[in-house]
Amino acid sequence: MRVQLSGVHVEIGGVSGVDLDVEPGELVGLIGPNGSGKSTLLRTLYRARRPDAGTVRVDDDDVWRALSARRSAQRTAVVAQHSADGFDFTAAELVATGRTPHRSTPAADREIIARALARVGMHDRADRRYVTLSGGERQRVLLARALAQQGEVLVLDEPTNHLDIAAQLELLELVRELKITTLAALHDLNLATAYCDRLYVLSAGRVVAHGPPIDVLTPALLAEVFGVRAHLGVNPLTGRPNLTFAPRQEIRELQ
Ligand SMILES: Nc1ncnc2c1ncn2[C@@H]1O[C@H](COP(=O)(O)OP(=O)(O)OP(=O)(O)O)[C@@H](O)[C@H]1O
Repeated sequence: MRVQLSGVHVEIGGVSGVDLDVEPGELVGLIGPNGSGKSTLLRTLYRARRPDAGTVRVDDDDVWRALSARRSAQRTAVVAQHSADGFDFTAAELVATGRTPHRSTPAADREIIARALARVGMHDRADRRYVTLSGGERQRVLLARALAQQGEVLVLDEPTNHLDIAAQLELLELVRELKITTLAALHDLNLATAYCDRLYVLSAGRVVAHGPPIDVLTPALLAEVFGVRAHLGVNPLTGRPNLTFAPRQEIRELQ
């Protein structure tokens, strides 16, 4: 399914005139400083925040004008920040909430929930209370809930938060393998470069650059948007582009 945002404006959230596309099967990263509007923009796509102007389309249907909340949830699953805090569910019960938009048999649901938990390596903790899980385990359960929702569009808001480095790489590998149309807000620019097909850069609610990571994440853009000095090199382990950073006031000229 294709995602198309055009002229999206959200007053509270500061998002202004955003045009953004995600082609079917693409993994697109949304990057930008804290408070630049990433979560707000994602919320318009998973039908949690109605834009004040502009349109949000999934597979050519206007999410806010043509789809009910249920139809939208059948198409678009989300892993949002802190979205399950405060619920006293087991891991399996939480994943089961991903089945809410669907009408299937309890046996079919159980099978889908078990598969989703297995996919994220949490099948052995299905009966653990969510609140007793570590931050990384919680994040995996939230991804399992999104998988159980069986949407064709996936929205991820900082999915690697709380994950150790191995788990961060595993999660993004898994997301890539899913080949679902995905829009993900990411803070780690090297992970974004390594895993995303394309990036959109938000600054103060506006898109200031978009395209393949290597074309977008130039030292000049990083200085302008994040106020850091960046060096674009090569990861010696993978041969991929790799960014290293220094605060602007700590610049040391290398000989
Ligand atoms: N409900 C709200 N009421 C008031 N201000 C809000 C509300 N929601 C968002 N904002 C403001 O809108 C701006 C954008 O917030 P948003 O959470 O979208 O940014 P973000 O890029 O996701 O940030 P971060 O990287 O810190 O998660 C921020 O200044 C935030 O304080």
